[in-house]
Amino acid sequence: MNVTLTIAGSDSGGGAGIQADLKTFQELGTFGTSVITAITSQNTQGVHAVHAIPVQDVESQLKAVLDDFPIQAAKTGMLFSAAIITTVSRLMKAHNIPLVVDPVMIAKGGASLLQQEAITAMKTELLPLATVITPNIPEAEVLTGMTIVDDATMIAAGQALLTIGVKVAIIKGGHLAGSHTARDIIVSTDDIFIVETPFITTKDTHGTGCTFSAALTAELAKGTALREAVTIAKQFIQAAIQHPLHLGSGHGPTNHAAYHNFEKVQVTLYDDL
Ligand SMILES: Nc1ncnc2c1ncn2[C@@H]1O[C@H](COP(=O)(O)OP(=O)(O)O)[C@@H](O)[C@H]1O
Ligand SMILES: Cc1ncc(COP(=O)(O)OP(=O)(O)O)c(N)n1
Repeated sequence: MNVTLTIAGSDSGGGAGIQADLKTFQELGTFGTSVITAITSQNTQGVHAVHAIPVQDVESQLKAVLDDFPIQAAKTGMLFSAAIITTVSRLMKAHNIPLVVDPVMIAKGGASLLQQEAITAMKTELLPLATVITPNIPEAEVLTGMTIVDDATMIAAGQALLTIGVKVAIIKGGHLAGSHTARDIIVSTDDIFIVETPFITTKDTHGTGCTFSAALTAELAKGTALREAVTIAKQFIQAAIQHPLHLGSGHGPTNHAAYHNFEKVQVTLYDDL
């Protein structure tokens, strides 16, 4: 059994955060472990409260898991503060575990999930340890200081992230205005490629970023090569959005069981760039 780890916040609504990650890890056949960084009181209508876990408790959870489990890949989600980022970075640095960083900053409803002063710690301490980073466009703009409007600027932002020490940058195009496709660009030192699916018009997209990065982490834990891992993660999230559960009155969760319960989704890959 391949073991995965998520270091993230709890979403009481179950669509994002730790809950989305563990469901995705399980669906993709890995054993999920977790370190909780914050508790959010959250439902499909938004984030009602955030309680950061004291940094010593984040540290003891992470030590407990790292000391006992053969973790094949880990991901980070909501890290909330500079102190939590510093602690997580210090402990992960001592282990050679493939790390997917989903640089969660703001929830769809607008609530802040990362303090402004934590961005420097993310860039200088955590990103140099990242095997893969998965920012959406607003997150990539904050991390690079660039304005992203098209493929060329998505690639330029990905390359800027490589200079910080990230090995692979996946710039997710789900937020690109006016787009009819959900087009994500993958940039590494020796490869650039695009994965694309039809953009689905729906309000049930709560936790898409968490679910996509967790699926990628599960595949990396199983030893799947990067292109195949990204393609499976894209199929997983597309199926989860395409077959909604219609829960709650706001932005509903995606369907984490859809990848296995419905026909495989077609992902278009472009690599002639
Ligand atoms: N409405 C949508 N239809 C299809 N794919 C989407 C949609 N929204 C997001 N995606 C895809 O879901 C994944 C997560 O992206 P995104 O929503 O940008 O993350 P985040 O939750 O971090 O903002 C990406 O592969 C993105 O292209
Ligand atoms: C606890 C927690 N972590 C992360 C998020 C953000 O999730 P994301 O996948 O970016 O989806 P949206 O919140 O933007 O729908 C969260 N909301 N809560």
